[in-house]
Amino acid sequence: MAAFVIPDNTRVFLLDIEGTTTPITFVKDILFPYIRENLEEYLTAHWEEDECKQDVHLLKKQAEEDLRQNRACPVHAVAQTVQTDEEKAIHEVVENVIWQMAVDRKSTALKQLQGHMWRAAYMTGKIRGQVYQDVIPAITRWRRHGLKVYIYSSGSVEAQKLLFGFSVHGDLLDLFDGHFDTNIGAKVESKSYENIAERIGCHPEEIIFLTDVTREAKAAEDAGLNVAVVVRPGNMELSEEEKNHYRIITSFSQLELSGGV
Ligand SMILES: CSCCC(=O)C(=O)COP(=O)(O)O
Ligand SMILES: [Mg+2]
Repeated sequence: MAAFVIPDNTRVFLLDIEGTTTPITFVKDILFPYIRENLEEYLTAHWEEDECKQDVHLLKKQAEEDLRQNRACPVHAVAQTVQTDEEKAIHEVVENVIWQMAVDRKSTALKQLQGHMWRAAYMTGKIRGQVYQDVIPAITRWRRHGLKVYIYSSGSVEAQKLLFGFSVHGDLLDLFDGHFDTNIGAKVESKSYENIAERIGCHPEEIIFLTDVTREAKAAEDAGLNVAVVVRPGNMELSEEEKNHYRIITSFSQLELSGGV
């Protein structure tokens, strides 16, 4: 495995989750099916609670935006929730969420609801977060050398903290200096990475971003970050052009700090 020496001026690692720290199969085969299987029951049980009301409100706002943008989806359904009886309203939210998940939307509204739903599953031990075996030793080494480590995922900050806080390796939250989600901006937009650099208090070129998605890598690169694209089993195939353009790693252990560390 070829080593890649990260630039000398690097102060921060910014890490994607799905396909980077964590197998895509964990998200697709465990986390997402949990939502589909428990959605109606969850909404019925929590419908009158403030947190659930806020989640539904956010979904409704997203649906209205989708309508304005002419995105094909059952959005009119959520927009009617206030006037309809509870059962119908719940059914409409279910339809909207299932549609968003079918097209793998990364909307903040969807991700917020998912994070709230996973809470019980993690806390009861029904689900435990999966992390590739090379991740913990690498982050431990980086931190020992004074580098900061942040997460940037489309999953809500709450969902991120559940995944790492209730992982198969125990509570890993101490590995991270902070978390970002789509509240800072979409991962495919450059501005989001500028916002993150500003929030952390460093220059974009002092950050190295690790992700499996080349659209995210491009957005980060356009903002001035250094990037490495992570290839893991089951990740999307890269084109020859992408393979030539990006630094590719298959394990965090390939990332060396300058001075051969
Ligand atoms: C961390 S929550 C579960 C993953 C998820 O919902 C998601 O959308 C992952 O996106 P990522 O940006 O980490 O690829
Ligand atoms: Mg990813």
